[in-house]
Amino acid sequence: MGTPHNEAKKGDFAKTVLMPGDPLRSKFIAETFLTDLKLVNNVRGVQGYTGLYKGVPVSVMASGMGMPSIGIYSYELYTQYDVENIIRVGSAGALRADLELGSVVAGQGACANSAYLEQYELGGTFAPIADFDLLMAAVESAKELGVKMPVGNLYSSDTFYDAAGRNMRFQKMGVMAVEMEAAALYCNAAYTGKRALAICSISDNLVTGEELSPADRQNTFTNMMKIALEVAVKMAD
Ligand SMILES: O=P(O)(O)O[C@H]1O[C@H](CO)[C@@H](O)[C@H]1O
Ligand SMILES: O=c1cc[nH]c(=O)[nH]1
Repeated sequence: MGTPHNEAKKGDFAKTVLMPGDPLRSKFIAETFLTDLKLVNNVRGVQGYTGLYKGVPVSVMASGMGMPSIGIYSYELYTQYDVENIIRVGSAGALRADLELGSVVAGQGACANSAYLEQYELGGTFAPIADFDLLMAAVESAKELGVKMPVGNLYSSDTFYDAAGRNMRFQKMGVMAVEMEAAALYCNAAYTGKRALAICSISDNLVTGEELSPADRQNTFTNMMKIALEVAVKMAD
């Protein structure tokens, strides 16, 4: 088997997949936290790994950037590889001054400006939300690890560069941070009857203007990674 974007065989992916946007963050997570590591996909350099974390099979594969990209990878994992849980471990731009660089937020919901949702022709506004069990497991894991993790709305934007100043309109609606994938992931989970959660580390703050380097975005978001891995363990029970 295989898809145009994934050369893994059935059974190569674990029940839970951590999904960063960045393929090198995926490699970092796999090499830092997993044992018995196997590279199961490398089509387009989008590394997918499966290994063990605390004895539990876990996979990590990058989504690439944006909703069309995560739309493809997550849909194929849910429908072709029997994956049950996808946890996005992303970076995001804070829309609140009090969110420090490197801090972690969980997306209870994901607003969007994207045409991605139009494919369902619902004739109304769909509210993309996280799976409650994954979210609760993440909240519990963050507490156990002593990591503060505000829970609330994300804004998934089709554009990184915000010509019309929409980010700040979403800020006015209490949205915590902007990123580019969570809403499509939540839609795919809803459409396929699977589970999804997006947790993000703050890579830049759009209010204060602070930002992290590309290397930091790749290698330093270990609190978020540990929370997601602990969720994978909880979901194995
Ligand atoms: O760091 P990742 O997970 O890729 O997430 C964020 O970073 C990218 C933009 O720089 C977008 O994919 C956005 O969602
Ligand atoms: O999508 C993103 C990610 C980080 N920072 C932003 O401004 N946008």
